[in-house]
Amino acid sequence: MQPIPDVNQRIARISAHLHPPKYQMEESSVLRRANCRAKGGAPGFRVAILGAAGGIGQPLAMLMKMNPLVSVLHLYDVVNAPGVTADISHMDTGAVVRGFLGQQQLEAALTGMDLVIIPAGVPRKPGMTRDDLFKINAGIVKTLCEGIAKCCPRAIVNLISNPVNSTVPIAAEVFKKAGTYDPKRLLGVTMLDVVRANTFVAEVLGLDPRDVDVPVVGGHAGVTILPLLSQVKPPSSFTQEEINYLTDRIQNGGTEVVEAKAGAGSATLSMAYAAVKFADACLRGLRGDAGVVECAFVSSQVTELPFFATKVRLGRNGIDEVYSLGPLNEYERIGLEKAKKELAGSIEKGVSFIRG
Ligand SMILES: NC(=O)c1ccc[n+]([C@@H]2O[C@H](COP(=O)([O-])OP(=O)(O)OC[C@H]3O[C@@H](n4cnc5c(N)ncnc54)[C@H](O)[C@@H]3O)[C@@H](O)[C@H]2O)c1
Ligand SMILES: O=C(O)C[C@H](O)C(=O)O
Repeated sequence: MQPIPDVNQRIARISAHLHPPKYQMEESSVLRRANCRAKGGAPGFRVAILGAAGGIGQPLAMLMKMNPLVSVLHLYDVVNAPGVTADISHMDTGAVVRGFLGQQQLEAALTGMDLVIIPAGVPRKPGMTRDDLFKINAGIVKTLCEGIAKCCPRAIVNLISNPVNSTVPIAAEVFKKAGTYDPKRLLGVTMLDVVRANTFVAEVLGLDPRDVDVPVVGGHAGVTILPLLSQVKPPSSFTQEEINYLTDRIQNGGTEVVEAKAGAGSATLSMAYAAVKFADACLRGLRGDAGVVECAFVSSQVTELPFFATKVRLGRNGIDEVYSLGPLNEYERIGLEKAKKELAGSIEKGVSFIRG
C-alpha cells in the first residue's frame, strides 16, 4: 500500500533531521526550530565564540548558554563545531545556539554579532613561552579579525588567544587596515590574572576570594603581569615575603597549570570562568549598567606604550574610560619598568606582523 503523501513528507523531514548534510548545520537547525516552533527573538545580545570546540571554547560555550543576557549564541570552529553545538543546544536556557564549521561559514557565524569572543589557537606545552605560540596564532587571529571587520565591525571583541600582548596589536592593525578600528571595542582578556590574584591573595589573607579585589595591570605574560598588591581591596598589608610569593605565583599561574597538565594544554576551565565573567561585564556595559569596571589589555595612554592593561569602565560603546595606575610603591614601580620593557617588544612584534 502506498503511504499517504503527507506521511511521506513527514518521513522525509524526519530523515533530513536525523542525517543532516555535514556542512549544513545552520540550515538544519533552522529547520528543526521552525518545525518545533522554537521561540526565538528573546531580548538579549548576539554572541559568537570563535574556537568554540576547544578546551576553553566548550566550557565557555556552556557558560554563555547559561547567561540570561545572551539571546543568540554562534559557535564557530574549524573542527567539531556540529557536535559541540548539538550538545549545548539541548540545554533548556533561553539562548538560541547555532553552529558553524570551517572558514566557508565564518562570515555567517559573524554577521550581526554584538560580542565576539576569540579563544581560537594553539595552547602552550611545558617549556614553551606564550610568545612561542605567535607563529601559529598570529595568522589565526589575523584571519578571524578580517572576518569581524567585514561582517560585524561594530562588535565588541574579547581576545583570549595568546600571546595576548601581541594578538591585540595584530587585531588593531587588521581593523585599521580595513578602516573599522574602534579602540573602545577591542579588549585583550587578562581577567584570568585577576581571578588568580583574587584567589591567591584571599588564601594568604584568610578571606573569601569573592570579597577580594586585586588590580592586575601591564599585560598577560610573565613579568608583564603586574599585580598591584598595594591597592588590594579590602585594604591589606603584606610582608615582603608574602609580596614576593604572591607576585611570583600570579605571574606564573599559567605555567603552574601548563606543567600540571604535563603536555595536555593550558588553563581551560578557570579561563572559561574568567572569560564569562569578563564577557558578562561587557554585556552589562552594553546594556547600559553603570559602574561596570574590570581589568583588560586595551589601547591606552596610561603609559608611553600604545597598549596596556588597567582597569577600564565598560559602557554602551565598549570602553567608556581607561583608568590610570593610581599610586604605586617602590616594588611596583620597579615591576612596572620591567613590564614595559618586555611589553614594548611584544606589541611591536604584533604590529610588524601586519604592517610588514
Ligand atoms: N588570555 C588568557 O588568559 C588565556 C588563558 C588560557 C589560554 N589562552 C589561550 O587560548 C588559546 C586556546 O586555548 P585552548 O586551551 O582552548 O586550546 P585548544 O587547542 O583546546 O582549542 C583551540 C581551538 O581553536 C580552534 N581553532 C584553531 N584554528 C582555528 C581557526 N582558524 N578558526 C577557528 N578556530 C580555530 C581549534 O580547532 C580548537 O578547537 C591558546 O592560544 C591559549 O594560549 C589564553
Ligand atoms: O599560560 C598559558 O599559556 C595560558 C594562559 O595564558 C594562562 O595564563 O593560563
